[in-house]
Amino acid sequence: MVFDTVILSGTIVTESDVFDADIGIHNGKIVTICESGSIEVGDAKVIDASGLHLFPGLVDVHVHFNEPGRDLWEGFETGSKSLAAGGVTTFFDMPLNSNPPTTTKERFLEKQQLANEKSIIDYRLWGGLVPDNIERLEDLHKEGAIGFKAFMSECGTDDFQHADNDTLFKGMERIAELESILALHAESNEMINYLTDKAQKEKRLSIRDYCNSRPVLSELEAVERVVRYAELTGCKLHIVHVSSKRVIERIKEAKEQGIDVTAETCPHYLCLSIEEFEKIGPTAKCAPPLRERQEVEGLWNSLKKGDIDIISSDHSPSPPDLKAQESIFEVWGGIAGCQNTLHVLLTEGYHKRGVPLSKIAEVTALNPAKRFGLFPKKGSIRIGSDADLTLIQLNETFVLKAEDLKYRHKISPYIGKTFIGKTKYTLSRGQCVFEEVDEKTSV
Ligand SMILES: NC(=O)NC(NC(N)=O)C(=O)[O-]
Ligand SMILES: [Zn+2]
Ligand SMILES: [Zn+2]
Repeated sequence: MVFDTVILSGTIVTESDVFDADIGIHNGKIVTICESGSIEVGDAKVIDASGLHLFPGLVDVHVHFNEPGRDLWEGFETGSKSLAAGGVTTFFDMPLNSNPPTTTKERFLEKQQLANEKSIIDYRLWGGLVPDNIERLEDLHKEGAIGFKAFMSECGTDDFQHADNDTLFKGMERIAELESILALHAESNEMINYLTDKAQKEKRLSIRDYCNSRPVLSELEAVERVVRYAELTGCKLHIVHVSSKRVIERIKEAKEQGIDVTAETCPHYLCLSIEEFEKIGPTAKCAPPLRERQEVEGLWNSLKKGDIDIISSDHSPSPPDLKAQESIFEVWGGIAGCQNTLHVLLTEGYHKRGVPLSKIAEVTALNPAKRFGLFPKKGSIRIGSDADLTLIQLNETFVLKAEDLKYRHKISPYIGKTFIGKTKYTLSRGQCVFEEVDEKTSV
């Protein structure tokens, strides 16, 4: 067999197994997986993976790259390079924060063209569900939207309206007809608006006050409502950035009742608590907010039990000035973290809490690929799949420095954090999209 690239003597991580093997790649696909030392190298490019673990390229279903319109916040080029540096080979870009948002076919096509020109890895685009575009959903679906995204609460910009109950219900009916899926930012607008106003009027403006203004109960109430709508409409749901085990358990209950719903959480909810938020400051502001330490541990328990389907980054950066507002309530809500998803999971999950490597591959690659119809092309290391791979030195420690980040703005709550598990190479359809520069040899 002829190969373009061979990866020798690595340890392969799949959703079900960890084993040593050689891999042969041809035309961007994995064409051979065989016993280490048995592959015919021929003229192929060789990557020596001895001592390295090969994970399936991550599928990050939740990033905001903000192009067009707010490309000074991020952009497809810097965003996709950051992902490649973190082992992500496919991303789904959210319809909001780009301006205009992706709520019509024309805007979808415009964004697609930009992503095509600039992204160094594979991607798909979400369409938006907003109060005035139910008639547009079919066009977006036909153009290839991976699904639709709606906010149940205000999203922090004026150009993407949150979905009131009427929009949500009618939108879900339509999305069910299209056999697509709705991703939801599930927080109760009424609860958080009330609590936010009250805190601000009473001049309770600390980081903890901000967190208390968006309680777990507001997530629970929103999820409760929307799973009922799903029961009635038959719409498939994906609940994004769940911050608490209580919410995960409510979603699990809905699954047991036959509702087609999946739960996503993000590395920051598994790594940072309110105490860290207080130390780090506005960089760590997000919505729903970071929670108490016991909630962090609760999510790890949910993950170990198999109750969390997907881990994605919710990378939502902003320029520094929007993170430097006087009141925490005014600061941009969104964490820049997409370069470090796997690093967080390996450090906090595998090394500190004994989470199996296969579980990490499952929630970062297999499950997202399956949920959104990309499997078996994406999501797993197997013969016939795209050669989307990331090679990791599992025991190498590094401290994240601002200059390591490939984001437009070198801002992240993880700067200064010690990670165990370092990315050496990332391949997207067989092409090297990231290779670690050896600090000792570079000048
Ligand atoms: N406008 C945003 O990007 N918001 C995002 N912000 C967060 N999560 O703090 C989100 O996904 O909700
Ligand atoms: Zn959100
Ligand atoms: Zn988001």
